[in-house]
Amino acid sequence: MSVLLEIQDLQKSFGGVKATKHVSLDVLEGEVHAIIGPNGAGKTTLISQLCGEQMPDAGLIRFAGKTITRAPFPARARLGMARSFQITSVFQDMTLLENVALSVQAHDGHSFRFWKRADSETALNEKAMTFLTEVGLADKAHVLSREVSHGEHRQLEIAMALATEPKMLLLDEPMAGMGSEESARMVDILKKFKGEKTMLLVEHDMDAVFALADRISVLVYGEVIATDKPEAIRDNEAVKRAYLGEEAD
Ligand SMILES: Nc1ncnc2c1ncn2[C@@H]1O[C@H](COP(=O)(O)OP(=O)(O)OP(=O)(O)O)[C@@H](O)[C@H]1O
Repeated sequence: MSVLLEIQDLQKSFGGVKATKHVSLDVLEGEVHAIIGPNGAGKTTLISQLCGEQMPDAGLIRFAGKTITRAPFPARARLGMARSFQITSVFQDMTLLENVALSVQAHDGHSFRFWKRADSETALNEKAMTFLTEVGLADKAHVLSREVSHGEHRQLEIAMALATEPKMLLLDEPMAGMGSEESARMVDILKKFKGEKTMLLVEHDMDAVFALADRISVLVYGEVIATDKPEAIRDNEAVKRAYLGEEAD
């Protein structure tokens, strides 16, 4: 498998706090790569640098063959990076279908330009519907976004990210705030894209991480202490000590 995202010796400090210390890791095309680590380990800071919200002090980020270390998010999106969850991007007074249709249009609006207006709307809605169906929300297509549950809202955000047909989905705590039933549903949805879509998953819910990940990187105090397959991470002594220690005891 080829490398889709390459992070080399990334560094970011806030005053005296080294939130990202010499982080290097690769995300391979087609894999689900999870990043785990205790509170304050530097997961959010790392994701922010991958999205271009924060600029690294040093190091290199390459995505889809291009150096994007200091590129703004739109440039990264054009190369095929999609981030969930930017909750602000959901219009609450629009239906789920309308929201996904907007993402489809933002991504490939030009391909609808040659159609007559009514036909192009039908084609747009049909395409949007396929993404809603993939995340199990077809029956809620005409419900307003503000009327669906928290879990369904997150499913909608996955559909909106998929509608941009990304090379990589950056999933920033997809299970946050979910009950066990909602989490299980989200795991099932994401499982469907395993092997098809490259995913970088930052998540606290270990059941979800171990159910989904092909490889896991463990971040502790701004450093990757291990990258390996889930079973090897579970057995890794340094990981047990540094992170899973309490659970392993
Ligand atoms: N803007 C900031 N200014 C100062 N310190 C910061 C800032 N952002 C993060 N930090 C510090 O950097 C370190 C890493 O924080 P970060 O939020 O990236 O960790 P995290 O792994 O995402 O934590 P959590 O799991 O709690 O979300 C922490 O010590 C945090 O206090």
